Amino acid sequence: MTVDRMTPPSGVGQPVRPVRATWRDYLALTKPKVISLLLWTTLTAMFMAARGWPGLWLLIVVSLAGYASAGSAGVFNMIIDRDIDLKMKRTAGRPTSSGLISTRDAAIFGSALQVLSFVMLWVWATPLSAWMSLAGFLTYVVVYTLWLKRHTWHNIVLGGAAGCFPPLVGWAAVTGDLNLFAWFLFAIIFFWTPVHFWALALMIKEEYRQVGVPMLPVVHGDRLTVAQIGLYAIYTVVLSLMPVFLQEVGWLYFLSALILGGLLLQRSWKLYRHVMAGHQVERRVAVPLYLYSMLYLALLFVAGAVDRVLIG
Ligand code: HEM
Ligand SMILES: CC(C)=CCC/C(C)=C/CC/C(C)=C/COP(=O)(O)OP(=O)(O)O
Repeated sequence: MTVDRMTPPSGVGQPVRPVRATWRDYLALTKPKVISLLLWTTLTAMFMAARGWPGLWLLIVVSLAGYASAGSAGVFNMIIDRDIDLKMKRTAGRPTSSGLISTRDAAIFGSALQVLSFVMLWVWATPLSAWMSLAGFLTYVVVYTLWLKRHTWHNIVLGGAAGCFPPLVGWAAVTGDLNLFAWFLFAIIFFWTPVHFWALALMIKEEYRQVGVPMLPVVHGDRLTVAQIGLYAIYTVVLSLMPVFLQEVGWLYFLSALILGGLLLQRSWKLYRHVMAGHQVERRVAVPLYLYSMLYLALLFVAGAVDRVLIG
């Protein structure tokens, strides 16, 4: 554990007190809030795959291993981005940027989590779930963070594939296999991610500009961003309805997807109109879409699970 950040002297003549990283700092490296939704899509996918109770032991194993894998991805993201994270207000306090946790210690922690996750899934779930989890980790760390994030505004669309793996992990943990419906879950998150992220990016674009990260609103401005958000919201809603026609889900899911999707389109449209009318992006129109995007995904996946467990 490192002791390389010092607290300010507590009084004249008193020694500087070294600050030790605690378990809370290590926890912060794993991006727990983001993981909560990633795990939600994993666990609900398990219910969808099982069309019933997937088993307590499997739920516990996949929750712990899923957290460890996504957490490990967050750790490596914070190691790689520690230079730019330090320059943005939102991320400056991250333990890898402030120096509270050294790169070496963070790398050991992140590697241990990833190995632990892979072994747990392989032994107690299924090998395919372990591979899917590793694929999500590599897409986030290598494709998104190392390769695309600092190079192209397509970073979110392509790199966003990382966040689509959790339902595949859950599905493969239950069935040992992946079917077309599981890939639909992947695709729904794939098209949802730009809506989620660009709504937020509109509000924090100046920070990204400062550090030279080419997010869409920085490179092409607010108008193209809201147009793209609208397009991706339409793709998401259309895709979310398709499993109904494949008869993978029934009326309960259909109604839910329709209502939830309608609200996603309505909020995207409101943001689109606001920006196209020549107004500056205001928090009061962008925040509701950003927050709703997360509720949308969480409820859509619950609807899928409830439909397949209780009705399907
Ligand atoms: C390339 C893909 C993605 C990018 C670039 C992205 C980016 C972000 C950023 C920058 C934040 C703000 C976090 C903060 O304030 O520290 C955020 C919040 C969040 N994201 Fe994403 N996200 C992506 C995909 C996902 C996915 C796939 C999920 C889950 C399925 C997700 C769930 C969340 C949640 C739950 C929050 C709220 C966290 C909080 O309140 O602190 N994100 N996202
Ligand atoms: C199955 C598996 C292991 C999946 C992992 C997927 C994963 C961790 C997705 C997280 C998406 C996310 C938080 C992106 C933000 O990165 P950013 O670097 O743009 O945001 P930041 O500026 O807050 O660091």
